[in-house]
Amino acid sequence: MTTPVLQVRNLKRDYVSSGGFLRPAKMVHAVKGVNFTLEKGKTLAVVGESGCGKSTLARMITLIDKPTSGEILIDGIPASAAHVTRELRQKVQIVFQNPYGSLNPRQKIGDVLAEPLLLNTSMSAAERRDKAMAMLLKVGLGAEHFNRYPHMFSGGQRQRIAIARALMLNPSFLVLDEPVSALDLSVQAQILNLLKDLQDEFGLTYVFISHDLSVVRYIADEVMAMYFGDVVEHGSRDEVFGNPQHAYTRTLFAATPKSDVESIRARVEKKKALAG
Ligand SMILES: Nc1ncnc2c1ncn2[C@@H]1O[C@H](COP(=O)(O)OP(=O)(O)OP(=O)(O)O)[C@@H](O)[C@H]1O
Repeated sequence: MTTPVLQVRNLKRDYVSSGGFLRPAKMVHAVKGVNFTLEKGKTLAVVGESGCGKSTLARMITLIDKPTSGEILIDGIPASAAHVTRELRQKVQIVFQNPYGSLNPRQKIGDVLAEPLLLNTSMSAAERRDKAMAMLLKVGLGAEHFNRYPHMFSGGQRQRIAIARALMLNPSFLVLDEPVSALDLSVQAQILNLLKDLQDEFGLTYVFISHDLSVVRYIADEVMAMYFGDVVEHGSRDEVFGNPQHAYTRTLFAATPKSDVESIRARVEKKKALAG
């Protein structure tokens, strides 16, 4: 049996929120003991309302934030504070909703893509350039974009750049934190399509954080619903959408008309037909 890409065991994160005038500081249990295992090539969607702990979970599994307790294993390697090596960090990449903030406005896109190779590998300048160019083309941008600056791109193109940058060091998994929420609907479909194609080609594993259930239904293999820091439902997409068990999930899903799901599927199919 192959080792799962990601194993999360009883993961918890507490915050002490700062108090204010006549308001005492209080403890927030943002993530209350999450367990899951994710196999290579699969997409786990994490859904839930604002404040349920999705981003906190994302920050912990991308090793940005330390858990209060619990265990994370990446490719079977424990990622406890003492063991977070550079190699382990490279296995995990994150793509945010708005990548503009993380792109240096004075850096050309070719350099943005080559930088992780410069910092983490012994590749020559020519090898770095070739790999950056190949990735640029892989995410659907053109060679003419290589020497352009971030402000010269649309939101969808910037998200393609963020995805390309995240893939430069061949990560084990990508956390996609609301990656299409800020985009127009037709551009959303293109980016979802790209993510699926890249997953098929490279066997990528995704943790896809979203509050948009139509998107989740399109992209996910498994769905995990969070509610006030707890996992209240976890199963295959068809199980969870077809027969939600928890009252919260039933309410959440009832608020998403099926037409939304159908329309996103139709948009993706149309793009594919035009492209092919
Ligand atoms: N740095 C922090 N300090 C104190 N409390 C925090 C901190 N980060 C998150 N929280 C609290 O933890 C809880 C979970 O927040 P989190 O951002 O993970 O939720 P979320 O589901 O990602 O919400 P959103 O979709 O709005 O980002 C919230 O009550 C939030 O106020």
